Amino acid sequence: MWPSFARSALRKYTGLASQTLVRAMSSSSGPTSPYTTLSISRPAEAITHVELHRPEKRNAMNKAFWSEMVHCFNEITVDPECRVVVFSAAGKIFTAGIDLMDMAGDILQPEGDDTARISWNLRKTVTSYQETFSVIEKCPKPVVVAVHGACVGGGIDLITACDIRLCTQDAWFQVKEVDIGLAADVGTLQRLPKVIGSRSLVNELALTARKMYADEAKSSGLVSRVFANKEDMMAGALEMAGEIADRSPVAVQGTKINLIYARDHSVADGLNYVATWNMSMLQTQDVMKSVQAAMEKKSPKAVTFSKL
Ligand SMILES: CC/C=C\C=C\CC(=O)SCCNC(=O)CCNC(=O)[C@H](O)C(C)(C)COP(=O)(O)OP(=O)(O)OC[C@H]1O[C@@H](n2cnc3c(N)ncnc32)[C@H](O)[C@@H]1OP(=O)(O)O
Repeated sequence: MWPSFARSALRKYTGLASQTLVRAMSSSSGPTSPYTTLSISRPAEAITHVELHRPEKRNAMNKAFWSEMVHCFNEITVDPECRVVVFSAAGKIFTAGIDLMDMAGDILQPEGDDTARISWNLRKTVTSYQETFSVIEKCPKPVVVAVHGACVGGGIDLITACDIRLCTQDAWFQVKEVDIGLAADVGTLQRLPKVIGSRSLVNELALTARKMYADEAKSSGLVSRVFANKEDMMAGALEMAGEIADRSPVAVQGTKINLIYARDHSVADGLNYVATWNMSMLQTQDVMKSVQAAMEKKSPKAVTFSKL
């Protein structure tokens, strides 16, 4: 049975019977065409659910995955019906990271006639894999990621590109790359230090590949909430996504873009950027609508915002 807050959230956002949505949010039967590793659904208005879907291989990231993610998030970026994304995984765990069988050729036997060409091709491979997770950050719609079980290697690259991280009590996280002889190169070493306050802890995790469990993930700031089980977590993720989806998409998307800009620049540069941003965006009708609703003590849900 779903907790009462989840049932009320589900009713609130869709008006449908909660059981219908429970089914929509739980693991789907398989990947959604044209994808072979991702299942895409719309559990509630304005919310897109992206689910990793290779459970029999523990959602290991094969060649198809690396390109499907880029296609998927580019679609979401331009989809006016989507205001927020919930990202989760089917099966026993979140992900086992890179597919060690499928990817070995690209990495261990790169093509090229000489050292320069081999190196150049390898560089292109790494930068294209980087894009697989950078598209999450470039997408202006906030992404709430919900992790259960193991989140290994490439999984850390993925979740650190997301905006809000949730996990279950049984979740564990592992920056595994040193164990397979490489320096992580698709985002973890760049983003994890911006997520976790302690540089020492980041260094420890990345240099030793030790597992970090849910409680430490919460206390270190890697995740903002821990749930007893996956069902509760998905309900919590959907409720949070609904809160975001209720608000002005101009405000929400501008907030994501400016938070990421501020993370990567000085305070002065960030202030300059947001001033230029808002010299246009403050002119949106959404400000007047939102202020009026607030004055009338109505919830943002009561306001109809134009699509963006
Ligand atoms: C340019 C480079 C870009 C990115 C680089 C990223 C680096 C990394 O991601 S490093 C991390 C690599 N991953 C691993 O080392 C994890 C390996 N897997 C495991 O340790 C375990 O599978 C587990 C995650 C702890 C889960 O254990 P369990 O639930 O007991 O499942 P298994 O029985 O081990 O596996 C079931 C099934 O899945 C296959 N599989 C699991 N992990 C991978 C993987 N990483 N690659 C390919 N296949 C994987 C496993 O072989 C089993 O398949 P069967 O066909 O059933 O034998």
